[in-house]
Amino acid sequence: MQSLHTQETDVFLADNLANDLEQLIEPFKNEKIFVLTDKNTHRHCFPLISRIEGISEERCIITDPGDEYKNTETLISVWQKLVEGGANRHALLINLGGGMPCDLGGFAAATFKRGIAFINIPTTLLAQVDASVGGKTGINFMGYKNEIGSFMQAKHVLVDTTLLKTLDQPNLISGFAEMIKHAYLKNEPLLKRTLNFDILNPDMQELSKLVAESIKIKDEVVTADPFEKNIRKALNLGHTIGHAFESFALKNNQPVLHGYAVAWGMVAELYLAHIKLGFPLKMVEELTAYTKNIFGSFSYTKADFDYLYETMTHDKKNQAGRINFTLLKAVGDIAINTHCEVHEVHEALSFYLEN
Ligand SMILES: NC(=O)c1ccc[n+]([C@@H]2O[C@H](COP(=O)([O-])OP(=O)(O)OC[C@H]3O[C@@H](n4cnc5c(N)ncnc54)[C@H](O)[C@@H]3O)[C@@H](O)[C@H]2O)c1
Ligand SMILES: O=C(O)C(=O)C[C@@H](O)[C@H](O)[C@H](O)COP(=O)(O)O
Ligand SMILES: [Zn+2]
Repeated sequence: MQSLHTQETDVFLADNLANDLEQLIEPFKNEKIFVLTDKNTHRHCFPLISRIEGISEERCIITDPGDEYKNTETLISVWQKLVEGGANRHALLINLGGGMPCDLGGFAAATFKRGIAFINIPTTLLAQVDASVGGKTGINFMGYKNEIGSFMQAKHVLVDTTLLKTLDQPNLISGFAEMIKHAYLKNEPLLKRTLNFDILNPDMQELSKLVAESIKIKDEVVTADPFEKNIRKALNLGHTIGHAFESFALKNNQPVLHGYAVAWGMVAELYLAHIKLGFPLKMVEELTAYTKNIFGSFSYTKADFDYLYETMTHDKKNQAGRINFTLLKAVGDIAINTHCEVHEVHEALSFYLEN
């Protein structure tokens, strides 16, 4: 397996998932090992690791799939299974799934007996390039995204892009949104390559290369600022408005995939970047057309602006009663902590609606 190891994260690209995992769990051979999956990843992915010594069906913790279940009830059920299974402080939790099991399992591990080790094996594109890396763990609460959580680094992250074979197209596209976000943070050549990549008919070899580059971008930022005091806020591009869209959709019992919300949020936020910082309008229009084509459109009306804005007042980047955005002056030229007034946010929401 190839290591992308840096100071903060310990990410490996798998050559052979079962063999590589066997090596990584060697130090836990005398401890109890639990595997957290959702129902889909239990069916599609667990069989690939089920025969490894120390891993057993009886120590599987299986949740319902989807972000609606990244909540307190599911979290309690994970803690319960750990207690019932006799987990002690030296137990290991393997999160085998997308961002939902990685976030939830990471938080369960961070809090169980004040912290047990966990390994992430991300099974969605989104989790491979983003959610499994960097130590943000948590759950949604009272309608707000990741309202409860902690920073706790996985012991290791083991990425195997062959796991994506069973992933459906909407979830593949969803993960691609975070790769587009990373490309906007990096530079124009990568952005061009990413937007030109045919995610609807993906060449998996080429995608694997882009995945490795995308992980490195996230890893560099996290290593520079693991606790999001500063530059890590860059990784939140598209999320202030994107999370508000996600919460709004969840409230209306019509949940949307996280990456879709981020893509729509990036359109509105890059428009904000245009009016605040002179980000080129032509590039905002390009992303608008691209997003409409790949992700479709998010629907709301002017009557929803107050709800959306109120949700943004819960964003974790806010300080001193001000909503702070991560915006761009140009591709790769990042402006964190950019305060925007309510009328500017409304203008961005209107731009999205009208385009
Ligand atoms: N911690 C972070 O840094 C971070 C970063 C980005 C996103 N997130 C969070 O991640 C979550 C979204 O993650 P996600 O998009 O991976 O969602 P997810 O984990 O809900 O997975 C999406 C769907 O794909 C299914 N699935 C997963 N792997 C599969 C496979 N290999 N084959 C077939 N089906 C499979 C799942 O069962 C689920 O139905 C959100 O909660 C978001 O807030 C966290
Ligand atoms: O790792 C980070 O930092 C990110 O912001 C990555 C985001 O893609 C991710 O959605 C994260 O969960 C958002 O966190 P939050 O702090 O805005 O809830
Ligand atoms: Zn995200």
